[in-house]
Amino acid sequence: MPEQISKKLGFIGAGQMAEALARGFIDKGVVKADTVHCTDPVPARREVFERFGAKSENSNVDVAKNSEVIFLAVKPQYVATVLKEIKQHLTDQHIVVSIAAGIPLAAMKDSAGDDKRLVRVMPNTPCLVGETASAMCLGGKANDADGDIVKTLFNAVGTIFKVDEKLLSAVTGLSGSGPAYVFVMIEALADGGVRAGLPRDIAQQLAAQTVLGSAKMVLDTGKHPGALKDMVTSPAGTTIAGVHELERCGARAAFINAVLAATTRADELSKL
Ligand SMILES: NC(=O)C1=CN([C@@H]2O[C@H](COP(=O)(O)OP(=O)(O)OC[C@H]3O[C@@H](n4cnc5c(N)ncnc54)[C@H](OP(=O)(O)O)[C@@H]3O)[C@@H](O)[C@H]2O)C=CC1
Ligand SMILES: O=C(O)[C@@H]1CCC=N1
Repeated sequence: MPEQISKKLGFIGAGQMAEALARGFIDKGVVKADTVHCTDPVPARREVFERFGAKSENSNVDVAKNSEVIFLAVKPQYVATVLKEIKQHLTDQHIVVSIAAGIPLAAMKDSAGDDKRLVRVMPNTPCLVGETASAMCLGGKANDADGDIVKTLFNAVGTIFKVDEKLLSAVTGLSGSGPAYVFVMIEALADGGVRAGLPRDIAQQLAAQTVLGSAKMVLDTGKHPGALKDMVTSPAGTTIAGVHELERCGARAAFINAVLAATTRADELSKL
């Protein structure tokens, strides 16, 4: 059973990532549903939160007034506006956690004032199933105890690393956006299975379970992925024929380029 935190959580923006976080925290028991508050201009999004027991508020200011840890879960270009809107209602008790890609702590400080406890986190959607890979950094007047609260929340739904802020765009390019690359890969593997004659549902389950099991082997054994690949690859066998085709198509370069493209885009978002 994870440690519980007694802080009220607020979500400004109740979109996809806010939902994954809120549901993940509640499902893991780290917070109670009725201590979670949200706002969103879209009624359907507020209703999603209400259905799992959270409270929706009429304004961003009301979320600030009713919560102690405030997640800014709006698109990056709205972070400054939202911070200016709630600034007067932020006390020295509030921890403001931005999950927006690309928006630096310095920009948050400009909008919220330099006396605020600010945190940046780059989460990813698998927090919904307790398997996030996230990273965080502290800014403004945030202290180690604030960092511990954020760590407690995220460790309940996976793993969180503390990094220098300058690495957060790279984290965004790898693990923030990464689930999408893996979903594309699972879909493509399943397509391959279907092309080879498997029924779609079996192909999809085999593909997903293969990714899950392989990831678990990397984490549990601590072995280099190349060594684990070699264990699958019999001389003149089937696997090396498949690996050869991946190399011929530039699959490695494609993954590296995907991470770099998303990292570059995260840096661009800071300049919008
Ligand atoms: N999705 C992901 O996997 C990840 C996302 N993030 C970050 O999370 C943030 C949200 O992303 P995501 O959940 O995908 O986006 P969504 O568009 O799903 O959610 C954002 C929500 O905020 C609402 N919103 C817009 N303006 C305001 C406002 N002024 N006050 C309150 N709510 C507002 C939006 O409404 P409307 O649609 O009307 O604009 C929308 O419902 C982004 O900054 C992104 O960089 C970080 C890591 C992973
Ligand atoms: O696509 C995006 O911009 C967000 C940030 C990381 C994942 N999703």
